Amino acid sequence: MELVEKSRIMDGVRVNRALARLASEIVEDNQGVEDLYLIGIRRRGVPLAERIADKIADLEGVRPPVGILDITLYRDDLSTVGPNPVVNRTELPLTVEEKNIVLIDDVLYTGRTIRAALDQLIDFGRPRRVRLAVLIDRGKEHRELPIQADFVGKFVPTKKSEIIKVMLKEFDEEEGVAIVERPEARG
Ligand SMILES: O=P(O)(O)OC[C@H]1O[C@H](OP(=O)(O)OP(=O)(O)O)[C@H](O)[C@@H]1O
Ligand SMILES: O=c1cc[nH]c(=O)[nH]1
Repeated sequence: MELVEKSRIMDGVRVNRALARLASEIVEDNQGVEDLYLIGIRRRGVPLAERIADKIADLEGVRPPVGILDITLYRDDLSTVGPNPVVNRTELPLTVEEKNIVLIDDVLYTGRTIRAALDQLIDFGRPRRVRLAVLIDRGKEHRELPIQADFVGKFVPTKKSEIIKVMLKEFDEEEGVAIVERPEARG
């Protein structure tokens, strides 16, 4: 499917600034770094979690641990994904028990990815609490589940015909965030 870029809403500098603000908000909410545990959702949530952890280390002198969730097997549309879904590793370097978890992802849209992440997380134990940080929140009207973000890099009201494309140097040739549109949706 060919996607047409409509507008560039963040460049690399803005992404970096938004992540710096998210790091500071997370530390403020947690009142420091004690028991803080950042967990990135594959794929793009992972480098975002690593970058936020680096920024928290700059602020507080202590880098919170970073874990990784691959929610593939917890998707509610798994039966339509195909016979051999690609599953990358979930890596949780320490227990989630009694931790203040912050789930981190690039985009919040319907909320179904976060529902899957919560289900998977709870299979590993009982965190003290779980917060959600996203780089882009596409708006509550798209939500299909009662899930909201606690920390938002940028709120971007969007139409259903649009897609938010987050580009990070770990996966893409450039850094930034764009609104793209399916050609058939134009007009
Ligand atoms: O709120 P939702 O409707 O669940 O949408 C948000 C999710 O969609 C994207 O992942 P996608 O499944 O497109 O895969 P990707 O991580 O490879 O981009 C994005 O990275 C979020 O994880
Ligand atoms: O617009 C969207 C919706 C879900 N996931 C994305 O990466 N972008």
